[in-house]
Amino acid sequence: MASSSFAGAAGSFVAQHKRWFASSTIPRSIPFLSLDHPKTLVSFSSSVQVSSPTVIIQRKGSSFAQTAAVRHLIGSLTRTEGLRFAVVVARFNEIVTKLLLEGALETFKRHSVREEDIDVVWVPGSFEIPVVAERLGKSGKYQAVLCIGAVIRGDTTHYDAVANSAASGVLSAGLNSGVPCIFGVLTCDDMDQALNRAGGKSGNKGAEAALTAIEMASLFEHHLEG
Ligand SMILES: Nc1c(NC[C@H](O)[C@H](O)[C@H](O)CO)[nH]c(=O)[nH]c1=O
Ligand SMILES: CC(=O)[C@@H](O)COP(=O)(O)O
Repeated sequence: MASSSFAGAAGSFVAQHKRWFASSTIPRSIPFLSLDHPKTLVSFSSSVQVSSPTVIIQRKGSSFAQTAAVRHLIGSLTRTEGLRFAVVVARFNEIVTKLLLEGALETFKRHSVREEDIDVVWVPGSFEIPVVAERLGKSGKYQAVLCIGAVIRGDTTHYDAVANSAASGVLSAGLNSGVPCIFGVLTCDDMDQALNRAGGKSGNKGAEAALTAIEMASLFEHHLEG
């Protein structure tokens, strides 16, 4: 049968490369695919020593083991020592933005970010956030820049100009400075929507954005060399 002869072939392949299949033992059977018979899913009948999840692949009568040694880089929410943050906050709709800021600062505190490692910069409106965010990013003093604002639709199309400019501007600030600039700017149709997202029934988007800032700061600081 395909599985026994193939398993024998794969077993001898693994035996020839024993030092490569070093440490752990995979389950007694691993699925692998005979590429010559795509509908044939064969199973390896004996356990082998492999260093990570492995797929045995057969093609044109030969067989080889493909080891999937995947590395996952993930920013930490607990390794915050020494990470410095700038927060750019718009004064426009301050009834909302101050709540977003409070949520962000509380989140930083709960994740052991020291107060002396946080600088808060106030700007008139969300349209002014990007230029300041880019300047702070390029200063080299911060591992992430958190941008907080509340753009609330009025009677004209001005909302679209401000909201779109803030979003594309914060994106550009991050790309141009090489420092994560986090978009914590609400874009809402009315004040109720905004307040619901500043500590109301929809949570606090400032707090959520602070978590993103911490993870991205850690990812860049601990895993992505400049
Ligand atoms: N309407 C909102 C504004 N408008 C002000 C602009 O952000 C900007 O300050 C002005 O156009 C001068 O450049 N800003 C907000 O943050 N939210 C709004 O709802
Ligand atoms: C987002 C805005 O700029 C908006 O609040 C301004 O209101 P309006 O469109 O009524 O002038």
